[in-house]
Amino acid sequence: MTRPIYVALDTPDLERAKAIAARVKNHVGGLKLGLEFFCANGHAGVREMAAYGLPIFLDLKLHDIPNTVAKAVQSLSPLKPAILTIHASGGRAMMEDAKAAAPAGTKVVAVTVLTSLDGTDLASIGLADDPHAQVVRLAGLARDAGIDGIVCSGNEVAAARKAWPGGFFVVPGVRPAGGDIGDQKRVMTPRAALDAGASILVIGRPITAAEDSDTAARAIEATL
Ligand SMILES: O=C(O)c1cc(=O)[nH]c(=O)n1[C@@H]1O[C@H](COP(=O)(O)O)[C@@H](O)[C@H]1O
Repeated sequence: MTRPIYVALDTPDLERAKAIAARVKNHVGGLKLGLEFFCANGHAGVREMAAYGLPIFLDLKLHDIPNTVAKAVQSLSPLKPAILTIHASGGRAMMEDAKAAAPAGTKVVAVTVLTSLDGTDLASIGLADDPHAQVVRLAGLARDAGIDGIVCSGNEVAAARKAWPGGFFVVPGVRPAGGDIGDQKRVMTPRAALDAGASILVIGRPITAAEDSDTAARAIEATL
């Protein structure tokens, strides 16, 4: 079976990212490289991580006018990431143009409501809907834009999948039972998130901040 865990290698330190990848590579389905890694290591760093032979999830959460996002996606195309993130709140035209610019084989997925936000945070930026309603709204927009899927928390994935049965659903904000939630606000256990309909799980600190990342990844895998 395809392993559902993508480990988030959130570090600017290429050697540290490589060390963790080497430890966990037999227990994860892919490597997620985000802004922290990419700003420090760029294309060359991504190529080094691709050498582990696992799919690369390039999580740059692009969010700008359609032309700028499409050109940025073109600039990333030589890396042929398996998955690339944009922000759904950039709007339908931005999502359409990002997909059109992406290489064949790259899944373009849109972040809906960050898992670090709750209803109070949405109200503070002028969004009256709660996270659940906002995720379902943006899932419909992403589906209509013709991209591949969305990023949402485990709390919304069942409703989003109902609205978009063929979508690809990325779920971060994943914590083993009793795990430290840190800056996340909408969290779920790995097992519950898969049961709710997640296609893949993004897990960072529960693995990367553990004393032994290999043991932590195995323990999480055993719950699935
Ligand atoms: O797009 C993402 O991956 C993402 C979206 C979101 O809403 N929340 C979220 O936490 N993420 C990413 O998922 C990872 C979560 O890391 P941990 O909280 O350490 O498990 C980080 O790399 C975040 O950038």
